[in-house]
Amino acid sequence: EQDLFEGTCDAAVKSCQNDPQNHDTKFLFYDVNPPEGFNLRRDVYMRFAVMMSETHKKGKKLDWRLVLPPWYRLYHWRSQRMIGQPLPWSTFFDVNSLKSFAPVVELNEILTNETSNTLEIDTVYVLQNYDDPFEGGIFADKWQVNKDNCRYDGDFWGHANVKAKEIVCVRFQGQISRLWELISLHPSDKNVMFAHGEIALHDSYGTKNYWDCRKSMKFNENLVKTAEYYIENNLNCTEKLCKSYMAVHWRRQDFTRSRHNDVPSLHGTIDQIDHAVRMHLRKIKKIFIASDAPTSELNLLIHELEYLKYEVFHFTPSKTELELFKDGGVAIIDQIICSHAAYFIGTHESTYSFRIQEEREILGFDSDTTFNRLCPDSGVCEKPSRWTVIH
Ligand SMILES: C[C@@H]1O[C@H](OP(=O)(O)OP(=O)(O)OC[C@H]2O[C@@H](n3cnc4c(=O)[nH]c(N)nc43)[C@H](O)[C@@H]2O)[C@@H](O)[C@H](O)[C@@H]1O
Repeated sequence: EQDLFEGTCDAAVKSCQNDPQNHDTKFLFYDVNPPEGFNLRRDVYMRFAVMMSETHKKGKKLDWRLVLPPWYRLYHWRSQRMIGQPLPWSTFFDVNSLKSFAPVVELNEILTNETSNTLEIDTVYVLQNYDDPFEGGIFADKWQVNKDNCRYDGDFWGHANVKAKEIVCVRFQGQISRLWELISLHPSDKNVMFAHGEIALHDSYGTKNYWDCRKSMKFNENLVKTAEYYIENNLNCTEKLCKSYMAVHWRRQDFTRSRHNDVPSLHGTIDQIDHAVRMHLRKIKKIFIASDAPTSELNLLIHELEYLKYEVFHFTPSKTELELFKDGGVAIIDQIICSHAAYFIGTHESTYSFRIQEEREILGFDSDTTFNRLCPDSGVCEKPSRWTVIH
């Protein structure tokens, strides 16, 4: 395998060859709180990838590789949640592009190298929140081993042949690079894992390195091609920045139940889409809707918008496309289509919308066309925070 890390490693250091078979190589695994969705998991990946890249850049810990945790039975993947197999990252991302930023490997790259096909993790650190994050009125970075009721609540990403030798629970609060302190508790460990990786915070949120990492998260080529084909043939655009359509991410399902104060009703949504077109996009008639709404609710929205003389588009995969791309890939195709639209309106505090906003920043759209949200019918509505790209 090509060593994409040549530039940051001392060539004399043998373990820098990014070779999973090298016996000096150590592996860092992680897992995320089981109910969390795909797009929060992407953010957790970035925390670990930035941590790895920054230590590599400093010429430290060159023998460590970050193992990409397979995607398995995500809560929101309705069509194959129960029957799903663990999926490698290459299903959704361009893994070579990820490797150009940080020393990552797929789990199956390691498993195929194990003769017994069983993998033993030396220590699984189960991260836990502190009961009171603001003890004494301040939020301080800290950690502490916790021996009470310690257990791992995950399933090793659906891989029955992965086992743990030791489980250690740790109350943890603060920046992710402090996980190296935990790793140094057992210096001879070769395979170390962090469960509940989402508890550790970004080292450098919003910095250039953060954005370099974000840019390296290119999607699988087939997903990109499918989205581009759809845009060209349905939305009449072959450019990077399309002028022909507006896109809306209409997050429903659990959001209409648990966040009903932040999201609009069906009629509130229609009014806001119509208002946005009248205000900003007078010549536009095409509207693309990305949504997790049940078909009946989505059809009502489409019907009502068509009544207002809009041409409404929604990506519906064929049976073959769904089998090939899975729910996760279809959701990415929707995101790509939203990323290229002349104007985007997202759903408040949905990480799915956040990832579209980042993509649009990377593509170079004017931020005014990106940081817009659907407001609740009450009209009480702050504009989304602007996380603008740093090149
Ligand atoms: C309240 C929280 O919300 C968080 O969701 P939120 O940030 O929107 O975003 P995600 O973490 O990605 O989870 C939502 C999932 O629902 C599907 N989904 C949502 N919108 C669309 C869409 O427009 N098109 C398609 N095809 N699929 C969509 C998709 O599988 C996506 O990963 C959850 O991660 C947490 O578990 C929790 O439920």
